[in-house]
Amino acid sequence: MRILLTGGTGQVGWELARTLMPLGEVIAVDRSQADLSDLNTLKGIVEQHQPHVIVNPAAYTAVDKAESESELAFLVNAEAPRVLAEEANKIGALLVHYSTDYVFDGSKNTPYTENDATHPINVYGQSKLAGEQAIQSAGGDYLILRTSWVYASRGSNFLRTIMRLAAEREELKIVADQIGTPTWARLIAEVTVHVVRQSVFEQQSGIFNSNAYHLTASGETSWHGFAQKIVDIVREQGKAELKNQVIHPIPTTDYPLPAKRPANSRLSNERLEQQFGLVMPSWDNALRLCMQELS
Ligand SMILES: NC(=O)C1=CN([C@@H]2O[C@H](COP(=O)(O)OP(=O)(O)OC[C@H]3O[C@@H](n4cnc5c(N)ncnc54)[C@H](OP(=O)(O)O)[C@@H]3O)[C@@H](O)[C@H]2O)C=CC1
Ligand SMILES: Cc1cn([C@H]2C[C@H](O)[C@@H](COP(=O)(O)OP(=O)(O)O[C@H]3O[C@@H](C)C(=O)[C@@H](O)[C@H]3O)O2)c(=O)[nH]c1=O
Ligand SMILES: [Mg+2]
Repeated sequence: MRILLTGGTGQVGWELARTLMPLGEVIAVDRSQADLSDLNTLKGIVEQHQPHVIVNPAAYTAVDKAESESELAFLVNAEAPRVLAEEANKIGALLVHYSTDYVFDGSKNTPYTENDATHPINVYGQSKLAGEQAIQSAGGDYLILRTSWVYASRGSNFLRTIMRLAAEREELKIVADQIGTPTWARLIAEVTVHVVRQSVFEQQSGIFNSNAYHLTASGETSWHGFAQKIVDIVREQGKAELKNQVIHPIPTTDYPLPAKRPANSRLSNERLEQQFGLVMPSWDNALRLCMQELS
């Protein structure tokens, strides 16, 4: 099996480049070979490699910057996935694509299911939703995996931001009225291997159904709870000189940013767990394992 992988320098892509290896030949293309905003080159890459599976974790993920760069955000998050889906359809390849909790407005009081109505409240979320819709319209086989609050021991993410800020300051102020589930990039990559393996088998058996799935760790917290847990684990691991940091809970209104964020980002994993026979681990157990590999 030949697997074309985009975005291998990103959090999820970096993990995928490793976890996908036992499934077959992984052809990882980075920005220098396949700039997602260059749609013709992207098309040519798929034609050249004729993959059986395309895995696309590359995305425009700068949530605040997207508010002023909406054209580029839509090009990378919606037009590039459209091209990948059209090319996948032509050659019968399976497209695995990632999306986000930010396709929802956060007004629901319980975790979102895949059947809930979308209503993004920022440009990034709008561009990711447009990407989902383009893939669904292309007519080929796809899996859309919506995840949330992704972190890893490398890359740019909330875990590393908090580690840095906590080392610099005695007090941090973190929003406590946005809830969701932090999800380790490695968990996303490991789950992807299971779903690709089963889906390719189903494709070959003629019983595959394209679908969207929510894929996060289990449990929930706020950004404040996430930050507090990071500092607690650092202390537990006795690694740094983090002793007296105070993490203050604040309302979103006290932390103004260009892009709005949903108040409720929780996603139900039930469909994923049922379809693929998986059980998602709790977010804090995964966080503890990830933090063991931070130097
Ligand atoms: N991060 C998060 O909190 C969440 C992410 N997601 C989704 O999960 C997926 C993976 O996200 P994550 O791994 O965190 O993303 P990262 O921001 O860590 O990585 C993004 C990747 O996309 C690549 N990329 C961006 N623009 C282009 C471009 N124009 N051409 C080629 N490559 C490009 C980057 O390349 P380069 O290194 O060259 O910049 C990088 O490899 C995405 O679909 C994202 O929308 C969903 C929910 C939460
Ligand atoms: C650094 C910092 C952030 N915050 C708040 C701002 C924001 O509401 C929240 C998280 O900040 P971030 O900028 O990391 O969040 P953000 O970039 O919005 O994270 C999102 O990224 C995209 C790609 C997704 O798909 C989402 O699932 C989600 O992970 O924490 C504070 O309150 N205090 C602070 O000191
Ligand atoms: Mg961010």
